[in-house]
Amino acid sequence: MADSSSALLPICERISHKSYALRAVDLTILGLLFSLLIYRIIHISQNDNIWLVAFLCESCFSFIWLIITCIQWSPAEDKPYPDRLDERVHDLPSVDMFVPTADPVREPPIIVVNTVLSLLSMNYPANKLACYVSDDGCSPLTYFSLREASKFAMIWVPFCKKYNVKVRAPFRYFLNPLLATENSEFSRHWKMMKREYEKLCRKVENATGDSHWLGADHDFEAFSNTKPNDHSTIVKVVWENKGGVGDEKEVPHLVYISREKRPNYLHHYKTGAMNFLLRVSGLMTNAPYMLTVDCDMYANEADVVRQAMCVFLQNSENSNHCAFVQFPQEFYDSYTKELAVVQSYLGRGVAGIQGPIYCGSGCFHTRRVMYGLSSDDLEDNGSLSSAAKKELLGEDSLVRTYGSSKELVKSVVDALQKKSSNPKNSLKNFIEAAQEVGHCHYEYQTSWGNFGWLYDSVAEDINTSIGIHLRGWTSSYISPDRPAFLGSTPSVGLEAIVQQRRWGTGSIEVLFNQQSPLIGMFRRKIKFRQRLAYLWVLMCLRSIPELVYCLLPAYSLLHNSALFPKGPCLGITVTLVGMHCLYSLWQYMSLGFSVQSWYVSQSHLRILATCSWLFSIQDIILKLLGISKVGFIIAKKTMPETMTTFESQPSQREDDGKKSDLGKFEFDSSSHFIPGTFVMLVNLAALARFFVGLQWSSLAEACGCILVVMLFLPFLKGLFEKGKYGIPLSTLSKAVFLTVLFVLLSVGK
Ligand SMILES: O=c1ccn([C@@H]2O[C@H](COP(=O)(O)OP(=O)(O)O[C@H]3O[C@H](CO)[C@@H](O)[C@H](O)[C@H]3O)[C@@H](O)[C@H]2O)c(=O)[nH]1
Ligand SMILES: [Mn+2]
Repeated sequence: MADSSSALLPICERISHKSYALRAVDLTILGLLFSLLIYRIIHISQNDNIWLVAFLCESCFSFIWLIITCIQWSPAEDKPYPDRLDERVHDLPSVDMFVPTADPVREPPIIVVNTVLSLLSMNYPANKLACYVSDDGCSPLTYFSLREASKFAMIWVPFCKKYNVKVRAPFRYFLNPLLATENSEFSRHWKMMKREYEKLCRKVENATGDSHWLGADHDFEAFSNTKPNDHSTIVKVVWENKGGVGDEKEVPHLVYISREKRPNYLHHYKTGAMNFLLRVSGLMTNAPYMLTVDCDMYANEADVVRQAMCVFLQNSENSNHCAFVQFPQEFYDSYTKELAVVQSYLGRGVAGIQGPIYCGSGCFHTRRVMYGLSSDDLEDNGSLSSAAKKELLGEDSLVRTYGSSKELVKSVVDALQKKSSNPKNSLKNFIEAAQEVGHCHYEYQTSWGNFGWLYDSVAEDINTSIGIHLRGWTSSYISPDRPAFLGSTPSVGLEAIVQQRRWGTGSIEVLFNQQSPLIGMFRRKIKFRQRLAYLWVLMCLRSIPELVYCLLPAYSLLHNSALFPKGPCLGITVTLVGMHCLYSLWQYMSLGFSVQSWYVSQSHLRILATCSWLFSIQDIILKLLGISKVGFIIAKKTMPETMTTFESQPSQREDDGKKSDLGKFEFDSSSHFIPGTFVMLVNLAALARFFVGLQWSSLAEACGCILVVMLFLPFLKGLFEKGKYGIPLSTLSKAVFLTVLFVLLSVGK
């Protein structure tokens, strides 16, 4: 009885988070913004330039809020039921898992090893999984670590499966002590595993910095005389799952690849690596679905592949056009929480339109879509339409599009036609073909980069995502209570600023290339609101109005002119600020974050706007002028020695950041910190003048200055701190110079 009814239950459901109350709040804020603009227009003749500048800035803010309101209008997400999967689907599809890494120093191999182990031990038939690691660092140490990891996997994977371990990244698993109550067989086993894991760590550590073992082992020959930016393709099958019996058959394939690099060739950073992964995996296993994770993003949930398959398999029944399934990006070492809030509100909002934006990691893609298919290339039953067959499968067109490798072309045809092309051929037989598709000229005169992962932006994720939605596909957002993937991210200070600068630059690049959401209004199959959602990437352009707006209250105090409305109409500004604060505070608290983390995030967002995204604009201008190119600076990854439990309880999420010392702001002498220091000093100068003159009519503007000082508090602290926590003298002197100039200009008029 239970069986027959559960057979009818869906394996995945769409959940709507529509809320009329939130819509009302969004609209009220929008209304207040428009009233302010109207007030400014009516009174423009009585006021001077500052009025006009404020009007322009507030127009930008209103436009951004309009976009936010559109995005948040009908939030939704998908809820999978992986427990029902086995009853409904007897032959689960294969999944290829991609892990790109690029630098053994900034991305310590033991972190990569943990990510790989968490993937190899996934709760999914081992013969249906294959893990490919792409190494842009061409590091023998990374290869060595993977080889050792594959040996450890022979005991780790069966252990995880036997005891149904939830977190399968050993570093994370062993942070929790063994409970005294646990049965003796398990605890014997546990202790043995811990010892073996520590041995693995020691081996990797000992190999770091000591290259003796290199010469001794024949297996490392390929790495001799190589440089990260100058070497031939290396493809190594670290472990091949040949079925068989016992524990060995429990460990999926593991393949190490490093594409050819030559100094004067454009290699497209991570995007190039992803396309190489796409080709090699196509040759070797050609799974219809692919998981991509950054090298530091371990799977925190053993069922994650099954969760994603619920969406794909459910959707294929309804002939729905889901191209990818994105899980939220969550971090074990993040001090600031804005990303979590953005994903929960804006992320779910976009998910309710055409589907979430691909964010580079924690995402399952469909191979056919990555090969460039459009949603209307398919018949209702999922097979290629005859027009598409004619267009895509002609021999000439195949070679022009996918390149000259015959094996690859054959695998692409199989993938497009949904044929499983996995003959019982050993992976090793494909090494030569894999090397061929790794040549740095392989993509020359092909369409790689116009499909697959798209080139011409360092934010390859947003870029690729737009490409997919433009071709009419939808996507799906799953955010289980227990974070599916957890990674490392720089939180505050220089590392975070540099990372955000790259994101900002990449997002603007997206607007300037072929896939731009701004062009082709009626030609493309993207929904209008989805297009608007992509305009949210303009967020980094808001750095200019934000910077200006942070200076306006100070200017008005120094220059003795009004910035805010007078009389009862000041109520518009006060209500607007108050309502926006309470609304965002509520968003943080509803996710279990504290008032303090709300405040830190608000401050961090303003600092990012002025110290990071401002430089993104500079990068773009230099790129457009042909003066410099945009590069990909890899974020530094850390693996904490001790961590508090990261469970699904929101209140426990909070502990994670607080216990560490990550919140302290670090400075250096780069120009990133000049704007922030300048804003701080200007506002302090204006407040000093206010308190000396004490003109009560400017009280609102003085409050504005105090608000800015509170938001830039790390800079105020930085004035008094020493060492890396203090603002360096060179930065300070430049900012002082600018401040003096600003004060003279404001007072002088
Ligand atoms: O030349 C490169 C540079 C980077 N990577 C890899 O790309 C991943 C992401 O790099 P990271 O430095 O961690 O960047 P983040 O800013 O943390 O990454 C976010 O932003 C990127 C776009 O800027 C996305 O690609 C990522 O998926 C997303 O998590 C890592 O696994 C790197 O090893 C390469 O493979 N080759
Ligand atoms: Mn990262």
